[in-house]
Amino acid sequence: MARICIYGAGAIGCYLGGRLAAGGVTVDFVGRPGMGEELRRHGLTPTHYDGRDWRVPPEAIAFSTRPDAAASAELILVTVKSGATAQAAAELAGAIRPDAVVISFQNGIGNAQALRTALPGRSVLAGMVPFNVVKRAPGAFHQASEGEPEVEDAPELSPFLADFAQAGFALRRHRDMLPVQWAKLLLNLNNAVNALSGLPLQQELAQRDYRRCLALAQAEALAFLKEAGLRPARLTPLPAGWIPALLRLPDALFARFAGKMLAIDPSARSSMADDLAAGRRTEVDWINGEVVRLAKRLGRKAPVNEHLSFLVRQAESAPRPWSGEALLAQLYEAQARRG
Ligand SMILES: NC(=O)C1=CN([C@@H]2O[C@H](COP(=O)(O)OP(=O)(O)OC[C@H]3O[C@@H](n4cnc5c(N)ncnc54)[C@H](OP(=O)(O)O)[C@@H]3O)[C@@H](O)[C@H]2O)C=CC1
Ligand SMILES: CC(C)(CO)C(=O)C(=O)O
Repeated sequence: MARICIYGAGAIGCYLGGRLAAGGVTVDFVGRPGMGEELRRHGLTPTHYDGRDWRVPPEAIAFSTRPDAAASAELILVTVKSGATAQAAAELAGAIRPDAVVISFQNGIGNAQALRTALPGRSVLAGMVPFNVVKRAPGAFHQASEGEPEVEDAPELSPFLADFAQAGFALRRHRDMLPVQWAKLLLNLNNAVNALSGLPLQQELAQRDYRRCLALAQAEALAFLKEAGLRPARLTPLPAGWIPALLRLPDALFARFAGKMLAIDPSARSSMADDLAAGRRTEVDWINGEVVRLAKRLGRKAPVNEHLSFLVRQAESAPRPWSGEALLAQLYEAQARRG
């Protein structure tokens, strides 16, 4: 079994690391003092919506707040938010083995590249977590929606496949992660809408006006992806290009044809909503901001994603819930101003 380090023990890190540790892998967690205290008192209890659960008692958890705890790891899973990648990369550069393999299990497009730049000579692979993790209680991290971790395929990954398999993960491997990352980013455009709504995902997505906001953001991004020759991978039963039309359906039809999108733990919120609730800086610049940058490279503007970014940044200092109707009106206005 390999020695794996979780760099950034939060929702995703504790869930992935908890399952790997329960599967018998030696896991070193690196995170903040508060999480260290929580795991020392409560241990880790990862659970899955299909009813499976795992347990890692406090005495079996190796937790540190110091980067040098990553020094012996053969594989490092980076699970910090995008705004913390540069700092984490600088810390890892001074700590890890020259032959260590690094996987970025983060949203957005550029995190793996940022790690590669800061870790020359190291093998850095892009990863993607398609499911939502809800913290239900101290040390209790729940996989609230479906999917398995996805990762860039490379020969350096081979020594670790058995560890993931033993933990019950059916890792999905891809030669090219860019289409997967863009497809995930299209889904993550809902993070801003969800965070601004102040509602759990299930309640937000059940309302047509919020879905229309998401449809506007996705349609804008899809047009630029097409122009740039980037074809998003298919992560959902329908191709990415069909989802805006599905989102615009009236509530009853949406529930009938897209029931799967609503089949999510009633308490689950997007990771951006978690950030707003905790008063942390969000990843909006790495999600909607990525669409704005793509548009700029094409000599165009992305008013919907630009305005969503503006509203989320505003909410970072002065949170307020937006109704679907009011948010939609804002996005139409932003489009009209730029039209
Ligand atoms: N939560 C979810 O359901 C999903 C999240 N994702 C993606 O996964 C990634 C991780 O998200 P999530 O788990 O929610 O994030 P969290 O904020 O829950 O966890 C990250 C943790 O890492 C800590 N951290 C940051 N920098 C360092 C550092 N240098 N050393 C040690 N600890 C550090 C953070 O502390 P602090 O806050 O104090 O900086 C925080 O406790 C993001 O890119 C997110 O978009 C993807 C799918 C679903
Ligand atoms: C799984 C999903 C799409 C849930 O909203 C997510 O990636 C996030 O919250 O950041």
